[in-house]
Amino acid sequence: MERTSGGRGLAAESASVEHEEPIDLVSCSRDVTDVSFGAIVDTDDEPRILWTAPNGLEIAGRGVAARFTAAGPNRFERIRTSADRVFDALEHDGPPVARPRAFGGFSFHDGHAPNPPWTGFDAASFVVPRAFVTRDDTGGIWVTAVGNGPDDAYDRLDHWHERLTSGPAMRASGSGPGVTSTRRSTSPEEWNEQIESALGRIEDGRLTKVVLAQALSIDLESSVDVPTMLERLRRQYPNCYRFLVSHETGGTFFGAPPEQLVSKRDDRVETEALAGSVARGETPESDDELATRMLADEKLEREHELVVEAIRDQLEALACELAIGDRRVRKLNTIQHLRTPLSATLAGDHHVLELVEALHPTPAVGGVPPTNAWETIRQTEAFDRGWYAAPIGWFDADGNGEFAVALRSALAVDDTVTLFAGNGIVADSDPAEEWTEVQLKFRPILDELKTR
Ligand SMILES: C=C(O[C@@H]1C=C(C(=O)O)C=C[C@H]1O)C(=O)O
Repeated sequence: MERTSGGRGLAAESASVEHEEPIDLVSCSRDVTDVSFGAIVDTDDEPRILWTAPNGLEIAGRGVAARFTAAGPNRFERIRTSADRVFDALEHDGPPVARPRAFGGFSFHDGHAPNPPWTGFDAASFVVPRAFVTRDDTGGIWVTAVGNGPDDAYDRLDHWHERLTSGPAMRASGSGPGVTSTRRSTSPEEWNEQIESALGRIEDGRLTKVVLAQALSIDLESSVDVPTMLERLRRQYPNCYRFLVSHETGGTFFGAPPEQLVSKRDDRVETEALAGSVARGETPESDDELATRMLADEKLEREHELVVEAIRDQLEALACELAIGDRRVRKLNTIQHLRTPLSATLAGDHHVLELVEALHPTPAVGGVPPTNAWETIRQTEAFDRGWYAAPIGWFDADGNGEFAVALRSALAVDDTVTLFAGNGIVADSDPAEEWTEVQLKFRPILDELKTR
């Protein structure tokens, strides 16, 4: 597998695992009828995580029972090794759905270092929260606490059970904090130059596709309440993932991505190619017309098929059976995409992080060939991708898990939120059209930041 992304060697190879002694953790769960998901993530004095998948699994947690961090190209494997040690010694008293999982993500580039604005965001970082709430796809809800030994675990469970069931349920209320000023990483003129330069590389054969992105920094009238905003995004983007990751130091990374990187349960793997975009139409007729045109567009088909082929090639190496579904249109509130589902049965025993490593970055966010695309991205973009467009999600003791691609995402630090969005560039791409599509991808979060 080719692994020579951004600035290899810039960040020292390292891995660390942190937990309070003794290492043997115990977790216990209690079912509840109603609970405030917001109450567990309503203050930022401790690390917080929030994860909602379109299939219904929803988890919000805080605190650190164990933390795994790693840097460098081998960070996927290092995280797995550190986590295995902790999970092997963990005992869970409760239903499997409420079991402890490790939540977190990876940087886009291998050479990432946690410099501002990405302070606190290592090249790979996962936490097993001290306390969390789980809602499954049938609506069952559990509170789980993780302690150092059974007494500590049950004390923590009593505390959180009491605290979470006595508060009001979270409402998707209010409006955005209001925008005072905005700054772009890339002006329209700079964007045109970047795209022309990428098209030059495509013409001379160094590249077939590259995804170039921009950042948009927004100063707010007041700080943003991210959990409440994610609750509002649930209404606007019900079929998207929603996530939040924050550390003690640094900002809060959050988003509502439409794209699954991979889900793995035992030997079953699901993923998708999501690439190729057009706007939504003003009327149902113009909307359908745009979708029909997108399905028939040869440039978009090429751009999309590169993603399908790359995913297929990576999965084939690990699977005994692979199915590629039909290409369809995926409609979101502000944009529509081409989507092809892929599923596979694994040939052997593989951890979900092996799949994440194999797939990231797909050409939906990187390019073809991967090394030249990585290099082009690093040489071209005027901002640090950090965790944007990288794997975000969870894994468990059995190596099962689910990851989204951290798109339609933003990093909140104090009263500033930086949004990220990009688009695939292939031969014949038009800089002005690409600019317009990128602006549509800022909209999910941008719309929520404005007061209405
Ligand atoms: C890069 C982004 O989106 C990706 C690129 C797409 C495209 O080039 O058409 C479409 C969906 C995503 O895979 C983004 O949202 O920032």
